[in-house]
Amino acid sequence: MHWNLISKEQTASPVPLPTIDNTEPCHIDVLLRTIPEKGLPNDESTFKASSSDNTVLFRTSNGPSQNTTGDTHSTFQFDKVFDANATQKDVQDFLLDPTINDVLRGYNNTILTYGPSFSGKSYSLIGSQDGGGILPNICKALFSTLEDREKTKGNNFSVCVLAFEIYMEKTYDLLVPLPERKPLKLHRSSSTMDLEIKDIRPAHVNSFEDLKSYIQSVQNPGNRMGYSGKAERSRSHVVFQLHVEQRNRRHDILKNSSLYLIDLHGADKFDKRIENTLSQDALKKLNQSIEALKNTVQSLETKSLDAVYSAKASHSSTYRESQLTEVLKDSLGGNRKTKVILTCFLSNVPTTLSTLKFGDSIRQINNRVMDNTSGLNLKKKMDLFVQDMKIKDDNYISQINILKAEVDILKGHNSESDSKEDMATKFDDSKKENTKLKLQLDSIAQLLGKLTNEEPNNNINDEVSVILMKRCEQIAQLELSFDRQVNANSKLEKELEYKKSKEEALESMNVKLLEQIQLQEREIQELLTTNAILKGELETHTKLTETCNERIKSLEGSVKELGINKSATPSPRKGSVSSSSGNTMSHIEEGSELSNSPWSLNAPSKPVGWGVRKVSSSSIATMGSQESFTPRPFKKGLNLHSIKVTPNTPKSPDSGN
Ligand SMILES: Nc1ncnc2c1ncn2[C@@H]1O[C@H](COP(=O)(O)OP(=O)(O)OP(=O)(O)O)[C@@H](O)[C@H]1O
Repeated sequence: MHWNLISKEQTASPVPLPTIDNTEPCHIDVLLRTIPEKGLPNDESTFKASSSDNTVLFRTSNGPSQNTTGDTHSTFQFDKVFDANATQKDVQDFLLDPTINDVLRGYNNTILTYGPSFSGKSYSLIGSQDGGGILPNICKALFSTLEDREKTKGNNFSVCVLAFEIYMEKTYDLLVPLPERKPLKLHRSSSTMDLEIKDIRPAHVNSFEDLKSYIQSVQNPGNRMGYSGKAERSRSHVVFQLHVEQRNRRHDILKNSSLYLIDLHGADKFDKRIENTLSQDALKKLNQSIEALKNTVQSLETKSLDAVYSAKASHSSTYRESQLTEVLKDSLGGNRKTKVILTCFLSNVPTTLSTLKFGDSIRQINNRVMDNTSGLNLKKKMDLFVQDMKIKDDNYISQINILKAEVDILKGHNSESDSKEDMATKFDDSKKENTKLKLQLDSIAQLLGKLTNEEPNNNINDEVSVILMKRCEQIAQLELSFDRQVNANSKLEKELEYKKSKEEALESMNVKLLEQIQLQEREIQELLTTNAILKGELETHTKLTETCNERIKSLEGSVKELGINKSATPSPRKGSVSSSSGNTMSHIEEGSELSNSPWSLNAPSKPVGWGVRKVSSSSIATMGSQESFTPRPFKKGLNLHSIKVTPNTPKSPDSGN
């Protein structure tokens, strides 16, 4: 049996609707939870976690940036930071409600833990059989809300659970008893790209009580492959999935969403010194999944989102490195709202730093999410489609308005660039002044030369040198301002060129957007026309059905009437009534072939006329006996005129009146 991890729409539509991209970007939320460390004072010398501004300050002598004291530091920003004093309740208060609301609105959600071994991943997510982690509490709250909505909003729901673990690059069904567990095959459907796990056994649950035993089988570490003892680190990744389907008949709405809770094993490497019972090959396989996860996150962080999430093309080799990354594909860059809980003990600098860096990278990834809502029937589907198109249209229009405003601003800038001409005139003026001054300087120099030749030590010489000095200063200043103006001019020219190219790009984008809008408007128009045609056809069919029903009723009435008349008739004379039939109704039913009548719901295209309905001669004889029992000429077929007409007897369509 195959199980699709992403639930699909159940009702197939005969008319395929055009596809539109309804996805919206949504970044991965990262939460940090530090573990309380017994006996270790939190001196905050290396890491300082602040739950007020959700940051972790990292101080070291080899850090990437330096402050004035020579100390180096860097800051990691997360969506939420819980310090070591935070309780399970604090973490769950933050996570549970938004996640449940998202699931109920039709969004797929994932909660994932990441951190070194023994840092509290399972404690936070799965909890233990004695106390609650996120898993049991979120399931409980989800069921209570679903039951509440069933009562208040009439939402029918069905929930399905499956749980599996990934151990040494193999996937095992956690809901199958340990001795019977066999590796399962993962593959992606070639058409939808949904992940499928061959032979996994999902279980349908109606209440939280039903779910409890499955939760316990996940919470029990002894129920896992590679479990080596209570004090040992986990060796497998656990994936717990709830698939929720909600149907609202009142509004003809179907919502399919899922919640994945994924508890990874430690992010630190398994090595021979500690895991001395395992072979090198086994250690390699154990380490493969976390390595692959780190690589995937790194490559997704650097790639642009659109390149990553483009339908089939998105199934890049990045995800194929390990079974874990295959399973996480939709949670990293796909249609899931993902929250990552980082856990670490701040006293261990290398593991904490690597965890923080992982958190920083994964936080850069943008998923593309959509609410998985569809209509229960074609009309509702079309309505939802038109609604979506309208929203998209509005978005395009506001985008166009923004672009238009930007173009106007740029145009304003262009008119400002008129000052460029002013600058050019100024530039020419200063050039002219410059030449004038140069001429003056030359004449002064000539005069000075003359004077020097005539009277070398004359006082005039000093005065002239002063004037000359002043002129020189003026020239230098002018040259300086000239250079400045030239620079400013070239800057302005470059700016103008850049703005012009931007304007052109904006204009072409504008044209494209307008084309898209026109196309969508045409599509909406076509859909509305189809809708109207369908409605018209539906009405015609409804009228036809009503007419048929009326005809059938009246026929039944007349048939009954005939029956009553027959029973009221004195016992027929021997020989005049067929001994084989004796029942008028059965003759008419046999002969008249109501199912082929023009009023039948399954009426053939060529209606059968009244005159061709067959009835046995014996029944006619019976009818005759109800009247005056005057012998009538035998006619082949049922002559309803020969039947005593009662108010309920239908009139033949070709009888005219
Ligand atoms: N915040 C906490 N408060 C109290 N105890 C904690 C906390 N976090 C973890 N622990 C305890 O620390 C121990 C290790 O926690 P846990 O098993 O959850 O670690 P883990 O990260 O899941 O380890 P592994 O990688 O091996 O699966 C457990 O005994 C758990 O009860």
